[in-house]
Amino acid sequence: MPARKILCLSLGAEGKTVEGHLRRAGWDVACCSDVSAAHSLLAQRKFSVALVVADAAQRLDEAGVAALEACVHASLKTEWVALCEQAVLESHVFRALILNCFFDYQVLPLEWPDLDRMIEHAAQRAMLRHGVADTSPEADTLGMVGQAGSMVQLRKDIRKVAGAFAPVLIHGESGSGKELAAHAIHACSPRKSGPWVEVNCGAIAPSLIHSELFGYVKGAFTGASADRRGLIEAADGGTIFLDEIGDLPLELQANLLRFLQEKTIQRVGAVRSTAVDVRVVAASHVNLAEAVARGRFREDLFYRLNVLTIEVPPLRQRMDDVPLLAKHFLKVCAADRPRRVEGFDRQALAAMAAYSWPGNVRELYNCVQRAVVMTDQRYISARDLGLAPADVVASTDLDAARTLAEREAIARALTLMGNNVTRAARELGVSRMTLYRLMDKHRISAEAS
Ligand SMILES: Nc1ncnc2c1ncn2[C@@H]1O[C@H](COP(=O)(O)OP(=O)(O)OP(=O)(O)O)[C@@H](O)[C@H]1O
Repeated sequence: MPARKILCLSLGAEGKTVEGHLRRAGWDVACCSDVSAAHSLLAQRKFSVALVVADAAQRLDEAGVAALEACVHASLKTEWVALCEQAVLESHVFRALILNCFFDYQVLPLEWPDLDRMIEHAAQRAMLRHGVADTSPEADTLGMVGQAGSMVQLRKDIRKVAGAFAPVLIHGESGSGKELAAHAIHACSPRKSGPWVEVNCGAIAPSLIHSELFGYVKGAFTGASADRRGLIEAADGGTIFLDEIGDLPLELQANLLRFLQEKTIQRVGAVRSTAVDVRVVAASHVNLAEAVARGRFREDLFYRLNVLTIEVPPLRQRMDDVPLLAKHFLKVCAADRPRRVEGFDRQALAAMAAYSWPGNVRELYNCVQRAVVMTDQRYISARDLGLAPADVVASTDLDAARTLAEREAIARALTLMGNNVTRAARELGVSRMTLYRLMDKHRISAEAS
């Protein structure tokens, strides 16, 4: 979860890649590239885990190792782990430090699930030994910012499904937070210390996806020079997240169904099956029931997956959360900027409230990220956000503001629903007759909204 804090001391070039992975895996990562910076970070904040990434490019000399040892001894509540190249381990002082003071280490290159498992164990151990649990307010929100009723319900649903083994199917528009919800399910589940493996089914070439998911044995095809486990096996003991499952080729859907029914997989070219203990969480932004109707998705797989379902609401249906999310993203994006950005000006807040966010939370995040870079002011403006100031409600007259917001909402709903009045009315939560009346009032026609 984003709220769990890890310190990453990166000695060499590998650190950036590792840092990126840790962030994607939901860790709140504080990075530094020298021991004294690590020392001051440890003095300021509590970390359950500290990871030293050491490749041969930047070896610590004896004094450096001694400084690192002092750092380890000064951080009693932190479990230390290392990720290092074999060459680094040739230094006997470094080796001794790892043996005497570190909880675990891995040798580069490694597979992400191995790193995830090591860090997860270290975090668990920190909690057992020192009681360093995450006590930040975000721990309660499962790392999902939002106080709208639908978000409160979503978090309740996540906690309920987390304890079960059946697959979970997450629906929601692109950018609404499906992946975040999927990770929250894993992090709340009894499998949380097992691996978390993400697969975007739409991003892997159809020719590769079979061997990527199921692995292969040596000689299975040209280029298969050694046995290789697939992503499902890599998730053994944990959770696999199959994003955009609607993009999975039909022939592979049959293999996936077999895996769900029998809990075994067969590597490409293998004679025998291997038992695996993996929970499946899948997501789709396309309506899978419609895909079944169009013959694009297997009905039997759909029913197998559709046991526990979670709906992540689009951002336009929880507009009260927009300022909260914007503030949260501002904090994240502005953290390492030299210049202080205090917040959003009134027009920016009004522009965000009037916009319908077709790209959902991701779009809001991107807007704030852009604004933090572009702004020259202490307060972000609508223009910094890339939202047209002309759209902004400048009036302080509440009635005028309401009328303008109503007109905006109707026009956007019609645009989003391709000028289909019935669907736009459903989207707005009013009857078709009411929408016709409102369109009349605002002089909006379905053709030219
Ligand atoms: N409630 C939330 N609180 C904080 N951040 C959020 C929230 N919802 C989404 N985000 C952030 O918004 C971005 C998009 O979310 P995510 O990747 O989970 O969406 P998605 O529905 O899986 O998108 P896609 O369909 O494109 O895969 C991420 O950076 C995520 O961390």
